[in-house]
Amino acid sequence: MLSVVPDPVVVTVPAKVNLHLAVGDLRDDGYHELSTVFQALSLSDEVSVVPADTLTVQVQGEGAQFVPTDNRNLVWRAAEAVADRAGREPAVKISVRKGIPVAGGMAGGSADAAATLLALDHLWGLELDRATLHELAADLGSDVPFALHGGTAVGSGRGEHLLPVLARDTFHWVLALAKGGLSTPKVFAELDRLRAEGRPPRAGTPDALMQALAAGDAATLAPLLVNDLQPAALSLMPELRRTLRAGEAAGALAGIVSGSGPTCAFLCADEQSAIQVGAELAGVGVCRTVRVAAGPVPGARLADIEEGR
Ligand SMILES: C[C@](O)(CO)[C@H](O)COP(=O)(O)OP(=O)(O)OC[C@H]1O[C@@H](n2ccc(N)nc2=O)[C@H](O)[C@@H]1O
Ligand SMILES: Nc1ncnc2c1ncn2[C@@H]1O[C@H](COP(=O)(O)OP(=O)(O)OP(=O)(O)O)[C@@H](O)[C@H]1O
Repeated sequence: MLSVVPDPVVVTVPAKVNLHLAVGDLRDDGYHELSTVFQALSLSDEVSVVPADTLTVQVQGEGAQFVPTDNRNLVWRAAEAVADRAGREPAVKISVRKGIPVAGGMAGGSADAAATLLALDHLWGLELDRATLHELAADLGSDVPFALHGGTAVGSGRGEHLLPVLARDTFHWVLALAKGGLSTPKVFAELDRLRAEGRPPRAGTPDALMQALAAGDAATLAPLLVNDLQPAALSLMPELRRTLRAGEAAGALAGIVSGSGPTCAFLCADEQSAIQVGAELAGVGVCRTVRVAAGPVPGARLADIEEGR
């Protein structure tokens, strides 16, 4: 008898950068109140799911050796959450191809969790509505709802309440990937420590930044990029100061630590400039590797298998 191997469901999902990240005080639940503007970038992971006897996870690509393949992986927890909602066993093999740097402040694990929600919804024909997917996403992590959403959005609460933002045209970025990673909770804790000493300033409101986004004006946007976590990331990884200086010296309009870091994101005037800045930055040895990316791009979406492979 012929056994038919089903086609995998494949979802691609973008990385994010926080254009504005204002961190409020520590809440009783251990999270900080945030006011942030996310943008999804053209650096992506791919998650494939296929029916199997039991739940397994495999990871390949950029930094795969640092990613757990058991229930510490967010995709494992995402699969359990969808299966639980559907009243079935999470009997699937999940394959993750990483393009987003691991522990890089670009929400790679969150992206994979969002992709898994969408892939299993499709594989199992659940047709969960957006609100249900969003609720499952928020339970998995603060950045997971945005990975589903994509584009450019304002996030509040611990980052999970989203409102879309109008962004005209495409912005061009260079990403400097660092040699190591930074743990998100450690960076938040370092900010609390620095604040207890009374040092770092706090970001204001993102009103002017949203106007620059709506106008599609990179030169106006550049000086408005702000990240309250940057002093904490720099305190834990002082060498990032050199990376930031090198990107600006190479011709970027502005550089910022992405989220909890250590990836540094440089906004450039146009695509040509991004390619030049990327090439120059790669040559000066201040980071592990360099990527050129554009944003905004859509959130997690089913790959077009006919055309894509
Ligand atoms: C830094 C950002 O990437 C900015 O978008 C996010 O705030 C981090 O989101 P994430 O990685 O999805 O974080 P979660 O998995 O929800 O939380 C991990 C840990 O980060 C800290 N955390 C996270 C989000 C938040 N608003 N306040 C926090 O203090 C907490 O210690 C929490 O236990
Ligand atoms: N699917 C996954 N991909 C990457 N890391 C994962 C995944 N699942 C769990 N992890 C663990 O989570 C840690 C943080 O990884 P991740 O790449 O999500 O960091 P990040 O991009 O800094 O996150 P964020 O920007 O959301 O704070 C890793 O060190 C890894 O051990």
